[in-house]
Amino acid sequence: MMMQVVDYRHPEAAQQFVASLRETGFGVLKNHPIQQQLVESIYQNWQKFFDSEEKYDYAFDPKKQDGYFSPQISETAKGHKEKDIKEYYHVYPWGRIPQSLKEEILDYYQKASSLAQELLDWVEKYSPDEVSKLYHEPLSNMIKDTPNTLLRVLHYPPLQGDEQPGAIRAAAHEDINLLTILPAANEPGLQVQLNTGEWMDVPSDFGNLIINIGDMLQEASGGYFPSTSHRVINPEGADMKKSRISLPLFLHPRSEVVLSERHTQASYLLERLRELGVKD
Ligand SMILES: O=C(O)CCC(=O)C(=O)O
Ligand SMILES: [Fe+2]
Repeated sequence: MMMQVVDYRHPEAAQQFVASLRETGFGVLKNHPIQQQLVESIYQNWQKFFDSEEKYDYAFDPKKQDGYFSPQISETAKGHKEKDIKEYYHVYPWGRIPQSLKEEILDYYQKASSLAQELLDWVEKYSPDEVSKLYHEPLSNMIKDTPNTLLRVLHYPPLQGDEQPGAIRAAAHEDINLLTILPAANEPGLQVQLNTGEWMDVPSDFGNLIINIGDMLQEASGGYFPSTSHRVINPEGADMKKSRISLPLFLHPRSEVVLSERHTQASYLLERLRELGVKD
């Protein structure tokens, strides 16, 4: 099976994109409005930041969850023992951001968030009636003026050869949020699990935009849209010496948004962060 790359400018883009989300939990767009030049510049500037000591001045705040997460405290995926081989920075418009990186990263945050609103409208439009009636409010409305959407700048350092056996860049996991928007990273490695259990490479040509369903949209759609497992595998050979940078935007509804009979955004997030071991 191949994952279809949908042309954002195609007249049937919305329908094709939502069909892909339903089938695999992932949709991949080309010819989308996010400028590649902006993404590349962010990758370069944040690589320098991760290579510097400055990052230690921004150690993450356990209450607010903004700032720098070192490899020692970064996540252990649900059901896994080894920590992922990664460090990352959590960007929120209200949070701490190094001054020299601020304008550019917030520009990206705004642009990706507004594209996300459109993509949520696509999802809403092509949800069957019995699914749409489960949505407590229009999907794109759930993220309107939200302070919770998280932009994570991820750095997977070159492998040293002394990693814990079994540790990989990002162990298999599902995202917690509504929808994730991810420009193709500067190195390969992202894979999605099919319902047969097989792992498939996500088409990650530089310039593609990858979108996946998170648990909150799975919850809000009564399971119609699947939050599929994905992972980032380790590079081999000469690529082991290369860093990988990626930039997922995790769209989160406002805290009071009702996702289902069981959960609001806030109650769902708390449950999941505890499982990840990054919240008491
Ligand atoms: O780095 C990537 O390509 C994906 C990262 C990811 O899945 C995550 O941080 O949730
Ligand atoms: Fe993820």
